Amino acid sequence: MHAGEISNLAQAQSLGEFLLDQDCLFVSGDSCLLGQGVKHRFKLPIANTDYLVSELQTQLRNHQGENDNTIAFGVLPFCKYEMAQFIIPEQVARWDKKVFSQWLNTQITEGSHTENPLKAVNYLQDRVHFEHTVQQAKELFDKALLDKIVLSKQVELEFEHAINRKHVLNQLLTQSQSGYHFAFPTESESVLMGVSPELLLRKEGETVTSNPLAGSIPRDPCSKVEAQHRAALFSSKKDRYEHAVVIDDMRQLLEPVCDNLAIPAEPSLLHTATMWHLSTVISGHLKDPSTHILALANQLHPTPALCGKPTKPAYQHILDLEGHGRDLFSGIIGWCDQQGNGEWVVVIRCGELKAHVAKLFAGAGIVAASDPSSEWLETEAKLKTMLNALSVQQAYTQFNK
Ligand SMILES: C=C(O[C@H]1C=CC=C(C(=O)O)[C@@H]1O)C(=O)O
Repeated sequence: MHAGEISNLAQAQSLGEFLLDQDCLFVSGDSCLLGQGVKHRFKLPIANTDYLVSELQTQLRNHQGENDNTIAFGVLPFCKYEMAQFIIPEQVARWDKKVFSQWLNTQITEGSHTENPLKAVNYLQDRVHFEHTVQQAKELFDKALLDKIVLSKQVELEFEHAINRKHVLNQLLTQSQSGYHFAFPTESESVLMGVSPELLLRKEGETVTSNPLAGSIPRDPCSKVEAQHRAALFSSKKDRYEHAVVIDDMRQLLEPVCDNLAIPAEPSLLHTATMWHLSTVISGHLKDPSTHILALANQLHPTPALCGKPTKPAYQHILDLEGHGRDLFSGIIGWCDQQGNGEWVVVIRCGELKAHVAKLFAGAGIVAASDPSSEWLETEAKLKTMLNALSVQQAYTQFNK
């Protein structure tokens, strides 16, 4: 399926450098898919899934390489009326993740990541705004108009000097051992970069796998407190409900297209470098193995882990309450090949990095039992993935004092 397997540094070094303004990266488990160079960049509407899939297939056919190993990397926005961005790279290879990290490391020259002070922090939705929207959402639950809604904030960090984006990616790979790291050069000359913990869908031949997360608590450096956090999350009725809403929605969509859909009766716990989540691994055998991954992923997206339940009214209330478009944040990012296989994760724990500005995103699932202040703190904890990678966690806290 892929042009090559890069398993040692000598092989890697013959491939030049990782160029963030044109290369695409998607990491999964111990390996990563790296697309180098842009053979073709295009956009597609996502409102009609059949159209999306058939146009994507046409583009892949039209830009096919020598083998049948052509793949497209892409990112679908949160909003169904906006356009997805795709890149078919000049060259694609599957890399050993460790080798990729070593290769990236060799490209970060000593002294190139000296201090880069934070000049300004600008909230698109500040604490007062966010907590007020949670309160407003609670009134919608009271009127039985919604079961769940995901409310988010965006924050822009302005830096004194240009951000060393390669260094930030390197930090993400070092600081977060698990999760799906990604980097995608957007059409607006920014790089969308992060490490998502949440697999929306993987398709390998006849098998599909998903790992929805919902229900969260921050990690703690003290092992005693950490154990209390885990136990509290696992037994929290509020978080269990938040999680169940997502699982029910996914079951409804996947059951008709799968034989033997396996969904554990209760969630397990999954951790990232900064958070604990309730997690459920779902797997199924496709009734029609030729089903394209995006035919399913675009129907699942946005799940109630990013939007709410029922989906349409939740979506409408998000637009009204947040007051800013999410663009690519809380969309989905991944890749697919000509056979319709691929892997797509949700666009969270990430940032859009421009020369001097990093725009970050964090959201939280809100249900009737939510407390506005705790939900705000949850979004602050979720920002840490990127704040740590940008080395500004402390400076950011100072700004908020
Ligand atoms: C919206 C985010 O997280 C989602 C994914 C996992 C857990 C979530 C939660 O517990 O609220 C959110 O649904 C985010 O990280 O910005």
